[in-house]
Amino acid sequence: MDLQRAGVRLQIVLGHLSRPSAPAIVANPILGPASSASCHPQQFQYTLDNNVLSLEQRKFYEENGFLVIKNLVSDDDIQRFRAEFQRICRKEVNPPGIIVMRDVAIAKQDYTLSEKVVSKIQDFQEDQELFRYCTLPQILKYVECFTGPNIMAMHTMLINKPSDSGKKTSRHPLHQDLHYFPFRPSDRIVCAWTAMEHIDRNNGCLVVLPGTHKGTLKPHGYPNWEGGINKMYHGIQDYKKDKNRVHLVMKKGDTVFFHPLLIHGSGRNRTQGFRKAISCHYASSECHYISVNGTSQENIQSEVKDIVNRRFGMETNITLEDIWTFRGRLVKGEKINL
Ligand SMILES: CCCC(=O)SCCNC(=O)CCNC(=O)[C@H](O)C(C)(C)COP(=O)(O)OP(=O)(O)OC[C@H]1O[C@@H](n2cnc3c(N)ncnc32)[C@H](O)[C@@H]1OP(=O)(O)O
Ligand SMILES: Nc1ncnc2c1ncn2[C@@H]1O[C@H](COP(=O)(O)OP(=O)(O)OP(=O)(O)O)[C@@H](O)[C@H]1O
Ligand SMILES: O=C(O)CCC(=O)C(=O)O
Ligand SMILES: [Fe+2]
Ligand SMILES: [Mg+2]
Repeated sequence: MDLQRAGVRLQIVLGHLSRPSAPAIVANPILGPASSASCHPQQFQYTLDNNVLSLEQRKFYEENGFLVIKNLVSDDDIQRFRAEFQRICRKEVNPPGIIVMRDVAIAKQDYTLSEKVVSKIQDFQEDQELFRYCTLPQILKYVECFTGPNIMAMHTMLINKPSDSGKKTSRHPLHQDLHYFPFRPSDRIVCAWTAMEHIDRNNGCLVVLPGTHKGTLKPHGYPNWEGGINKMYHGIQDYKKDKNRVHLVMKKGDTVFFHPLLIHGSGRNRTQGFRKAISCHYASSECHYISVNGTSQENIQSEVKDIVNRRFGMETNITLEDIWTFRGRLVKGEKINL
């Protein structure tokens, strides 16, 4: 990546980090009451009042922690994201800050520049064409039901799940995305994940454990998988074959919105093709950063810091909050804390 430009940009961002510390949480229409028991009985915890979701959709998300909206992104837009992804893989464009990741099964092999060796790109917030996904009005309309009107795009990914080599490294272990995030409250964070083609169990669809968003953040670590595990693909540690797991079969353009505590993962890709999905994690700009020191998130914090230091070629004092400040972009409303 263009280290120099990314470095300059990071410096610019870090130069402006004179934010006041996170405010105390008080009653707030977006963040909810300070104590859920205090006010009138609150019917809904995970969704906000507006006219976008039907009562049935609202209840579904409240109960299950996810909601699939069919046919939300057009074929034309998906084609454009695909084309830009290919340009990034071929290094015809190189947006600052982007991470291009290969599957661990081929990480140490020689490779040519093509989409056939890339399993995921992350942090495409500086790529105008891909970032358009995060600003699509039909996506933001739904996002607002979970975050409220002040919306930050915090984390972006285009996942190109490769055909499994036989080592099962194309799987993504069951996890909660909140493990990666040093901001709260979790109910004002949501992921939008759009299928870029038909996705089912054959090519490794999303697998969700409905209702798990009502639980707490579990400790995560690397699963003991013989064939290898991708860098930072942490999983929950008390995995047992869960009878309640639901495989989300999705058509091209279908989009699932899900809570950051929802336990989810994806199976291996048994086809010869690459399974593509594009996603963005959004948060209310009223969320605040937390310190993860002394929590189960310390392990991912130190891995992220190691990678950043490696990229800059030196030890830095960069904090997790700085890294997230660097990634986040306001997409609607007003910038408040994040
Ligand atoms: C809601 C969020 C949920 C998530 O984000 S889950 C997944 C999070 N994933 C990430 O954040 C992406 C992490 N990946 C990365 O940062 C990079 O791809 C990574 C692993 C540092 C590789 O960076 P590159 O610039 O490609 O560096 P490189 O080719 O010189 O390799 C450096 C060392 O890393 C190894 N590597 C590359 N890809 C890997 C992989 N997929 N899994 C495990 N190890 C991998 C590579 O073998 C090399 O190791 P060594 O130093 O030679 O021993
Ligand atoms: N030890 C583990 N820890 C965490 N997650 C795991 C573990 N083993 C499997 N998983 C994950 O559980 C989810 C379901 O996997 P499972 O193998 O049961 O079904 P699948 O691979 O999606 O479909 P199929 O049954 O057709 O293989 C996937 O996300 C997989 O990555
Ligand atoms: O597309 C997938 O396989 C799921 C990826 C995922 O859950 C993640 O990267 O956090
Ligand atoms: Fe995830
Ligand atoms: Mg399986």
